[in-house]
Amino acid sequence: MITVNGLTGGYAGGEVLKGISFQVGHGELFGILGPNGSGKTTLLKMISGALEFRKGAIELDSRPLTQYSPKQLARMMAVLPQHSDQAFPYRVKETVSLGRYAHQKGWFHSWSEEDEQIVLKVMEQTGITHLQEKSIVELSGGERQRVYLAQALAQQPRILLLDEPTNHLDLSFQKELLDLLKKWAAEEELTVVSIFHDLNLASLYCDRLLLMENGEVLIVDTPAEVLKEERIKAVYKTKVKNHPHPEIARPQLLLVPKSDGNQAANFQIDASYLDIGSDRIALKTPAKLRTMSSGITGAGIGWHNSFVHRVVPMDYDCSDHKAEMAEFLQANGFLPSETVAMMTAVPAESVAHRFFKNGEVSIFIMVSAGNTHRESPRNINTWLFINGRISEEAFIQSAMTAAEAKIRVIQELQGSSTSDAGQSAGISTDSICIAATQQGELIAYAGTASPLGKLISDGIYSCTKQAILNYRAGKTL
Ligand SMILES: Nc1ncnc2c1ncn2[C@@H]1O[C@H](COP(=O)(O)OP(=O)(O)OP(=O)(O)O)[C@@H](O)[C@H]1O
Repeated sequence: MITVNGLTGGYAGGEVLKGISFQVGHGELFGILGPNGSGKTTLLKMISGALEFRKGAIELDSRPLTQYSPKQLARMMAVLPQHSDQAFPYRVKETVSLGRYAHQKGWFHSWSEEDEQIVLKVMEQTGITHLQEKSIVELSGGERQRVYLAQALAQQPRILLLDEPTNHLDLSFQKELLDLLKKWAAEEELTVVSIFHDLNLASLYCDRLLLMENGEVLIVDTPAEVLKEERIKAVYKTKVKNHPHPEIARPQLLLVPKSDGNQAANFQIDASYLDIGSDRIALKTPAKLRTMSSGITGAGIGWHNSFVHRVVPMDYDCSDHKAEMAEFLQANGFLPSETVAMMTAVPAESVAHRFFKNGEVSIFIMVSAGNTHRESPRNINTWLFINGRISEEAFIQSAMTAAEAKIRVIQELQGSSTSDAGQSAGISTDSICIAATQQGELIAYAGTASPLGKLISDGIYSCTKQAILNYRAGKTL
């Protein structure tokens, strides 16, 4: 356990740390964050005993740091500093072996089998076994970083202090190094205290984070608590957006560049953008729209500038419809990565589409209904284009509002249908795409009571009804 209490001190030029207090538990992976010059390295130097402090206390396992001899400290703690390019021209294996120094007893300690095994093991764990005979000056920055980590691990410390350990490492070694540290922390109760500049890596791997600002602790808490958009924006003076990692429950912060190259003069999506052919209906937009869809391509949340409603024969049958759709798109001049695409078996001319406007708010809707031999459609595809900047809530509310309106139509038409329309609620294979231009003032809500929601509700109702009636008319021809 590391306990830091009221730590104050710095260099001859003045105080850098001002009353820092926190604790780190056994086996914890603890991250230190903060802007350049906030005092992170100074703090790490004081914990390692390399820099004296003026006031306060540091305890390791309830014993003051100052009571440990250098050798005791070296057995307990290893440090991986921010390395400069200076390096002694030792071979890799020799450099790693230096980590065993703290465990040698007396002047004439001979190299033991245990020392050898530990050095071989840590070289393997850090992926440098194949480099062992090379001189360290011949290595790349990332390779050298791994050698120094191996040296620190060879020390078999109980506490590992790291200053930006992933500096110089490529993506896969960043992950491997942090996976390894996490494993050692969990399995061997290694306590890891590490400085990070990459907030997202810190979020992914650390149990808790300490955020520093001007030599003080701003907050010590879990990544989800520390990495709040507003806090990071205030401390780093940079706009970020918080986005949850898609696979694990950790926040990730995304930078927002001043310009993303997706600018286009204000435009309004309406029927003039539609391009209706016999085998598809397409719509291309002047800039990418933010989309939420269940299309065959472009599913989920993304940014797309092509929208394709492909008309396939009734007997269309394909074992890999995603791959086949991608081929179709490419053959027809659409980039699959930029396209939301859906499929339908109704003739292109039977889709219903219309532009709706209410004051400042406008939307364009297209609905197809069909894909079955029955009288009632079993597949309803909906495109909803919103000319405006909408919030995350409004995206979800738009989908809810659209679904409610669609069900209203289906229930209403059940009464007028001569067959078992009740079976065909048009839900299971339906697709929806909600696309917003994300231009103009923010529209926060799209529930049925909001102006946008009302427009969506009325628009989806009338287009869905029209599409189903078109479909029925086609069937009776
Ligand atoms: N050896 C030194 N002598 C005098 N002042 C120093 C020394 N090292 C650092 N400082 C000063 O102490 C302050 C904190 O520096 P420190 O290196 O701890 O910050 P940091 O948060 O690690 O920064 P970075 O993110 O840039 O690595 C800075 O203003 C720096 O100029």
